[in-house]
Amino acid sequence: MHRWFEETDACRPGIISSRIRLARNLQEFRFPVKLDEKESGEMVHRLEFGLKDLGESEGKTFEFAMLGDLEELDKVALKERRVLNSAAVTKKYPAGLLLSEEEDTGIVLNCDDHIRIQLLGTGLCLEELWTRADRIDNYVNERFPYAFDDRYGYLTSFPTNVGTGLRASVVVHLPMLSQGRRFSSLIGDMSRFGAAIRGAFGEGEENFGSLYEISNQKTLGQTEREIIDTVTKAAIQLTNQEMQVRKLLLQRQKIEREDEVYKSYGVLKYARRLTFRDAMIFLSQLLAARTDSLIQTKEDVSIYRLMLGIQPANLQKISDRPLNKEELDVARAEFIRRELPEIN
Ligand SMILES: Nc1ncnc2c1ncn2[C@@H]1O[C@H](COP(=O)(O)OP(=O)(O)OP(=O)(O)O)[C@@H](O)[C@H]1O
Repeated sequence: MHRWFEETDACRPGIISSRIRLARNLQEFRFPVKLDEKESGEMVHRLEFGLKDLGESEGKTFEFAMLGDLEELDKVALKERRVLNSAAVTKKYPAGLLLSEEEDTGIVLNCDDHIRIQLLGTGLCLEELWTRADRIDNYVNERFPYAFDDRYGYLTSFPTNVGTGLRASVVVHLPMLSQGRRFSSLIGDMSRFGAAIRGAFGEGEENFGSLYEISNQKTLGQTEREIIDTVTKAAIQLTNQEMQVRKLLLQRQKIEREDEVYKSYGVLKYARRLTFRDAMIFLSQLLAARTDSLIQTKEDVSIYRLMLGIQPANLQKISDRPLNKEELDVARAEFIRRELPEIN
């Protein structure tokens, strides 16, 4: 069974993946921060039992786990693969995770909110993810009444999620645009438009790989459709601008770009040690060059999958033992050598 990020989607250049997240809380219980250990356990088990047929209804296989029963390394690896957030990794009281085997559909129980439904997919697919999230939301709500206010909408632990409780986001690849002087003013334009942008692997200079998450700033006073529309338009606008800049540069500096990417490929394919920073920079160059038809691999490969796979906890999962920094660099180079196909 393929996990969602193992699929490649080259339909729209520069758009890597989409995410829909719904925050919901039950009428019957206080918000998670107010629940004691016993109440937390009771709520999570009721949800686990009440949602046990979700897989059948969705035509998917789900597995349930109490977060407290998972190894620390597994939780961090799930965070690196975008399934859990930091709050879920460090949660002390009973909390649960219902996760599909493709890891594209997850429901986190009793972390930031009682229920967080998350759907992930490759490329630009917010509409499709929203349809599925809405269906799952109805399934849950038929069994558990939500905390809902006629005036404000869904009530959530953080005021920033009140209303629709919806966060829609798209990961885009902006290696050229993000280096330009106008990038900060572009971010300002996005914000006026209602979209926020942040590094997908870190902030500012530390965001190696030039992947950015674009998401809605507001959850209140807009319909779900409007939110999805805003984020979709922002993602298309930014990636179109990126492609224009790249096209211009390619006309002037084709040989320089080719030289750069073939060298990067050589390092990725043959290096014996790779830091996270270097690997992300070279993978980013490869991603851009493949989109621009400067290089072709013999088999299709999801470069985003490689980016997720070279993070520390995921590398340690493959090695099946704890690794220090030097060993991680060796394991990273080994992983990329193995997974990166030959070029034509
Ligand atoms: N479009 C996307 N594709 C893949 N991963 C994404 C996308 N958008 C966000 N993510 C990742 O999903 C994870 C959860 O996002 P984030 O940290 O924003 O969650 P959060 O703290 O629960 O907040 P929220 O759910 O309000 O966004 C993060 O690792 C983030 O990088």
